[in-house]
Amino acid sequence: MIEAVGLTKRYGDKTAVYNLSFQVRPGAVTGFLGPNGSGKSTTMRMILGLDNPTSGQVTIGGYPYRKLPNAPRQVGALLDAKAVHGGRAARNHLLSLAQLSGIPARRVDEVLGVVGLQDVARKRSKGFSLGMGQRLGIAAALLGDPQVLLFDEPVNGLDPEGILWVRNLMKALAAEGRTVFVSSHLMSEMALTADHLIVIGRGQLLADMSIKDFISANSADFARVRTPDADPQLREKLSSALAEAGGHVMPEQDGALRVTGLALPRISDIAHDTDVRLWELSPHQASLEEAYMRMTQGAVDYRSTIDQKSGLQQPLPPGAQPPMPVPGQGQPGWYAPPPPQPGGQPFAPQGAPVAPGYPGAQGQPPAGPYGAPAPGAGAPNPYAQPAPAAPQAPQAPQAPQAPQAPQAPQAPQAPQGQPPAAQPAAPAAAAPSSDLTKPEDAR
Ligand SMILES: Nc1ncnc2c1ncn2[C@@H]1O[C@H](COP(=O)(O)OP(=O)(O)OP(=O)(O)O)[C@@H](O)[C@H]1O
Repeated sequence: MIEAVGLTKRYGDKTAVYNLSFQVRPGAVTGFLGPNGSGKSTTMRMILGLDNPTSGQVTIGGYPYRKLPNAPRQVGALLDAKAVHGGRAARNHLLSLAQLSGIPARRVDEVLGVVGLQDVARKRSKGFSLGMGQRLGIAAALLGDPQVLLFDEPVNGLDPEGILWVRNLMKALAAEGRTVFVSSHLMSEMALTADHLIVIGRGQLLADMSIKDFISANSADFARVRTPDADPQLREKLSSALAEAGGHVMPEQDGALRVTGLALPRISDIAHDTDVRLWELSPHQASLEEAYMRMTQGAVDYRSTIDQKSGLQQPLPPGAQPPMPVPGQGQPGWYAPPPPQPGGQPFAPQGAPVAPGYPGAQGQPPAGPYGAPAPGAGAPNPYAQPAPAAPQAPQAPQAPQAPQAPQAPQAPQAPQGQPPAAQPAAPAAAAPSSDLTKPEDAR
């Protein structure tokens, strides 16, 4: 198990991680999520003893990494797949890591096979594609058959087959009782891979819960309602009636309506009473991506100037059509509706009644910035720092904001004693379902 207690890291006056406490348990894949610059890599580096915490501590199996007996055989990590000697053949790179940790050479060939690089094992890694480099990094992490594995963006650059392979690998490792901690920005992938989530924003813990609970806590279930395509007036009529009945109505890209605040039978009755035929009435749960976007809106540091969705969605003028999906990016920005208020109904209406036909999030009270108060709330917050250089899009009035507080006095920076490598000196390794080799001298 990995356990962080009050983990804080400052680089000069920059606080990268603040008062982070969490546990990563064996037997599950734990996803580590957060916007760019939120402190994920810094946290992983501290777990692996590559950075010293300014305060607090993080242990693996009760020991700080550097005091862990035979650490490379207990912990394997992929932090930066590019941190290899490009002039070395893939096999030689792994062999050198194996020799440092007393891992047998045959294990190198095993892991090369596990990651599918056996045919290029004798090629220099500087000629590797992004995905091949990633596979080599995963091989290095698996080398020592460790019980604890950390992967920072493991699917970066992998093709769909590679992504599926990584997903199955993570699950298999966890099913063997290992501790698997994995960061990724690919929400759809995380939703399929992880059992549990730890979410941070601006270095602070935002959530530590199962994926299911995370989605429920940060979004509401909704009904999808579709009226006959050829008659937009029916859609407008139904929208008005639903809004009058207390529903919250948002148009979807394809002309359907997304409705919260009303149970499905009630929607059906209203449609019947208003003489509107329905082509679809179906229950839906928000995706992990939608719930994540809602939760982290206030903790995003870097945002495009052309991102119109700094809040949940800019309301469109009456009659205007929502933007078309962007090829290759799917439908832009349909962030989840907010979760029901405590004690409310599953489809509890949020905020003021909605204008007929359109909507939006406009006028809704902000759900708590992150659904739940961050640990240490009330303590001085070191994040009252100048805004990043990246220009900000105009914020929607209701966009949740990260909790801010006056800047805490900065402690003097702790002396650093960091090893230069981006990966632990001798990453350990493991095969997913194997009966792994016992230590012997590498040849
Ligand atoms: N060595 C360092 N010196 C100064 N600042 C640093 C250093 N390492 C990280 N930071 C800062 O700490 C913050 C957290 O960075 P970190 O790389 O941990 O974020 P991240 O969540 O991994 O981001 P991403 O998703 O973009 O990889 C950032 O503001 C970053 O600029």
